[in-house]
Amino acid sequence: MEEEAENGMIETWVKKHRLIYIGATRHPFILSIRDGTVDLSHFKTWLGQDYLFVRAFVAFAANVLIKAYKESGNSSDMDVILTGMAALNDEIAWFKREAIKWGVSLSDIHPQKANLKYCRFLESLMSPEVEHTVAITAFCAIEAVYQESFAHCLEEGSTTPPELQETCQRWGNEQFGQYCHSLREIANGRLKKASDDILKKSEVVFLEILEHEVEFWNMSSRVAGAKDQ
Ligand SMILES: Cc1ncc(CNC=O)c(N)n1
Repeated sequence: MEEEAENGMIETWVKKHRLIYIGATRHPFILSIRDGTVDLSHFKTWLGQDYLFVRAFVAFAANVLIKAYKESGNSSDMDVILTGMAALNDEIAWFKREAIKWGVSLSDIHPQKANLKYCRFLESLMSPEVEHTVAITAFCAIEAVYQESFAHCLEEGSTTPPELQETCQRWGNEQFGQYCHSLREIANGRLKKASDDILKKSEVVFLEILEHEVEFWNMSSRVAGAKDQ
């Protein structure tokens, strides 16, 4: 766990909703990557599903960028979001290479229920009625979950298999950590000035993201093509 002398709203919510936060960032799937016991068929399921998710996430990121442009009047916020979008561009190319490496055919993958639900949730956040503060809180939470999860697989004491280290580096590296930190500062800055109504909405969305992330990890242990409720 990081120790920073910060008391933003995001940190408050992470503490307040600690159990679900741990559920999302220390999921059994992540712990199995960290200790090398991961079932590679689960990893491949995750890879294919995450590729589909990331395509929806790019659209969401673009929407957050537009909201930043229209509402915040702060070009440095836009720069941070644009950095994230540039990383997503690399990421899509990486998914394609990684899929070939693992023999996963991306064109044959159908989104599983949890993935569809998560993507639909992102779409709902793209509505013009959703305030920028709410959207940037969601964006920050989505990125933070991957950053914290995969950074855990690179920490001292982890025994992540070499063939999975590149995946962990992708989201667990220092630079991605810095980017997540910047996103959190943007979110905290806006939340500090937000009305009670927007604060409440942002907290609900923050929790919903964590729930979707847990469901997304859970999906990795489901057999592709199996019916799920
Ligand atoms: C389900 C999920 N959540 C967060 C991320 C990380 N953001 C972009 O890559 C991701 N790839 N997938």
